[in-house]
Amino acid sequence: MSYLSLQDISKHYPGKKKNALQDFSLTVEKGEFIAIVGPSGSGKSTLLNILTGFEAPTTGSVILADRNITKDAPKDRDMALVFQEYALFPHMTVAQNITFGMKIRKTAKKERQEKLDWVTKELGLTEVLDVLPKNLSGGQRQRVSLARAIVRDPKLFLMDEPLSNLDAKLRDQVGDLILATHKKLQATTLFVTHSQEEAMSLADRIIVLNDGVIQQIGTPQAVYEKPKNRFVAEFIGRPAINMFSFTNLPPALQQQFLQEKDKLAAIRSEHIHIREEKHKESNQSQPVETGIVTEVRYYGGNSILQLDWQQTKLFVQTTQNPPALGATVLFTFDSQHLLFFDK
Ligand SMILES: Nc1ncnc2c1ncn2[C@@H]1O[C@H](COP(=O)(O)OP(=O)(O)OP(=O)(O)O)[C@@H](O)[C@H]1O
Repeated sequence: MSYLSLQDISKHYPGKKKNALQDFSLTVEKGEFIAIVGPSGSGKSTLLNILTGFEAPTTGSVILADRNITKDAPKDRDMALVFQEYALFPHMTVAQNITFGMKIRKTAKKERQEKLDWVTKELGLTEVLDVLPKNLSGGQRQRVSLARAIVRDPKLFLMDEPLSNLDAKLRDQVGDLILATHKKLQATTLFVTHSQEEAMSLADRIIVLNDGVIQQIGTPQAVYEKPKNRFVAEFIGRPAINMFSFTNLPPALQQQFLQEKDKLAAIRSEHIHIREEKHKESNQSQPVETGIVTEVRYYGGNSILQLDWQQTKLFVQTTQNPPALGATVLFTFDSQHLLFFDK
């Protein structure tokens, strides 16, 4: 039996037309790192609140480590939460913040000290043990809140956008730290985020939610390469996947994918290849198309071009020298990476 199991959870808030969650079912193995992504209002917080016990599901159940905890009070659930706001006690030092929960639970002094020593060493907090939260940087505060969660040794870690208050560099650092700690402790973690980049880079599996309904559950690679529907295809991946009318495709490709003719065609920017003039000969499987460069973003190792092509905008990734704005470029679609979605 799986470690965490959410069975057919639906949540209706009074006065609302639609359910905030609809038939949500998920099983998680011990030690898995699951990211939950979705736009604002998709039901991510509702899901966390049901897990922590701050909200009761309208229907369905939550099973954790073989126990049905659907009706248990939050304090009896043995879960640790790491928030976007660090929720540290302002009048307590770092050490006091980290050990406070253990004191309340009457953990022996020796064990408290050992855990404090270990976790602060692991998370690079030994220099700031006697410092108050207001004198810490954002990254340090988030590490303290992580340390506090870790010393609880909970059955489940729940993280609610823990990186979103940090600047880009710290986000990477704390993200790495979360991942390293997760691996070391084999902690089962549910991580809620707006950011599909965070989900892609951290999680074993991603759940894509929209309007309270699971759109897809899969590895980062699966949701990126084999999105189940248009929503997932458009939500995952930057730049956004190119999506256009089937009839825009070159005739040879329309012929090849004739059974998809009523759908939208889609392709990711890295599967469109810029061709040099001298290699422009078209052939049946690789028809050469023409586009006008309307935007160039240079990122060092690669560039993202925006092309005007048949009244459609196409994102194209290239590692070659970026062409000038307004230039006409030749390109081919890597047809084995074409995807098709219901409109
Ligand atoms: N306490 C509540 N009472 C009534 N409706 C609620 C309540 N909490 C959430 N909702 C509604 O449930 C739906 C899902 O909201 P939820 O906060 O779970 O989404 P979210 O994905 O966490 O959004 P965000 O990313 O903005 O935090 C929304 O339509 C929201 O308006």
